[in-house]
Amino acid sequence: MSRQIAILPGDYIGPEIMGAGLKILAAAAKITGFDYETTTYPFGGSAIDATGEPLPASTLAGAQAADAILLAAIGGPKWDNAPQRPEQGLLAIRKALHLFANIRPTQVNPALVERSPLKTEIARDTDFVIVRELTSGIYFGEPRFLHDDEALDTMRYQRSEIERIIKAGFELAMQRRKHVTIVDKANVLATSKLWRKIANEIAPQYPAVTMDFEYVDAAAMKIVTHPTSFDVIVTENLFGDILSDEAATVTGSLGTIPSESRGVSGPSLYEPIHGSAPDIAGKGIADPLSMIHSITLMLRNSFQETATADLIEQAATATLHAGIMTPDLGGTATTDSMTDAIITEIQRK
Ligand SMILES: NC(=O)C1=CN([C@@H]2O[C@H](COP(=O)(O)OP(=O)(O)OC[C@H]3O[C@@H](n4cnc5c(N)ncnc54)[C@H](O)[C@@H]3O)[C@@H](O)[C@H]2O)C=CC1
Ligand SMILES: CC(C)CC(=O)C(=O)O
Ligand SMILES: [Mg+2]
Repeated sequence: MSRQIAILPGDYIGPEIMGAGLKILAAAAKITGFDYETTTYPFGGSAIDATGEPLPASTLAGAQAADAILLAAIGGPKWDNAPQRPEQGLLAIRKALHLFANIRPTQVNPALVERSPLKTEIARDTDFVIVRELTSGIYFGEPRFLHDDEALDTMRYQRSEIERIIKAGFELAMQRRKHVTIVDKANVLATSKLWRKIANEIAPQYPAVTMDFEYVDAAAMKIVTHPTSFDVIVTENLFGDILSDEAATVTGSLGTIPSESRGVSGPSLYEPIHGSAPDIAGKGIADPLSMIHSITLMLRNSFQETATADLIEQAATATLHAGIMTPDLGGTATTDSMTDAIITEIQRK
């Protein structure tokens, strides 16, 4: 049975890294026999150009009907003054598909340990996951106002939204080292106080899992000083957005980290955690690893397609070990030359 994958290439470097990722997937699938079909849809700024909307109804319908969704990245200065911004499309698809749990793994590839800003022994052992609440909080706040001299954003959380994301964090911890850190600002924010209350209610349902709390400012420091103290971090939308970009830097580059956004049912959406990188778009130097890892995360979690995921990951690691990497990691490879090198490794297996 052919797996249906909805492809949303997006803007700026989006189509560059999506193209690289799909070439690699095709090469690996040819060897393992993984059977899939892709359908490409306009999304973000390119969709605004084509249809006036960042999330056209046909794109949403196609994504909803797929077995999994692959997104590269959207947005950029071209649409800064557009009546609708590409980012509205991103928030809208997350909300429409109820993708409330955004899973962002932080691990240093064995071939990149020397390139991490962390001490080698800490880099080697760094392995944690940020579970970010994705469909509520301040990015979806109501009311909001913007007047000449005053602006207001609101952060609001309901019990049901907090319960399901904290449970998702505990479930993930059960498959890992069984430790959950709730990151909040409960010394100041009412929403954080509610998060703590609910976390304390849920924790006894998972007696094998230990839990602690960390204020977000201290957690930001610990991510770079003591990252090995974390296993699963569960946090709200804004904090998770910021902390995950910070966490990516300890792995060597923001251009390496994937994510999965999960709902209650229906397809998951897989995407790099970074944006459309307008500063390097068109130069052919975007790091394809974040997209490649988004694809392997999809293969593992949506399709249980371990053989294809392993083949791609082993080939990517071998390529990095050979010193072939893009400038964000200190190398001189282009997106294309790195992609070709990974495909050569895949075909060698
Ligand atoms: N999920 C999405 O589609 C997201 C979209 N955005 C949007 O992306 C646009 C640009 O945002 P920025 O703040 O510049 O953040 P960004 O994440 O696009 O870029 C930040 C820095 O990281 C570098 N970088 C990112 N990905 C890279 C890769 N694969 N290889 C090498 N270097 C890479 C960029 O060159 C830049 O220097 C904005 O419109 C923003 O709203 C931002 C985050 C997520
Ligand atoms: C529009 C933003 C919320 C996108 C972003 O920065 C992210 O999801 O990481
Ligand atoms: Mg972000």
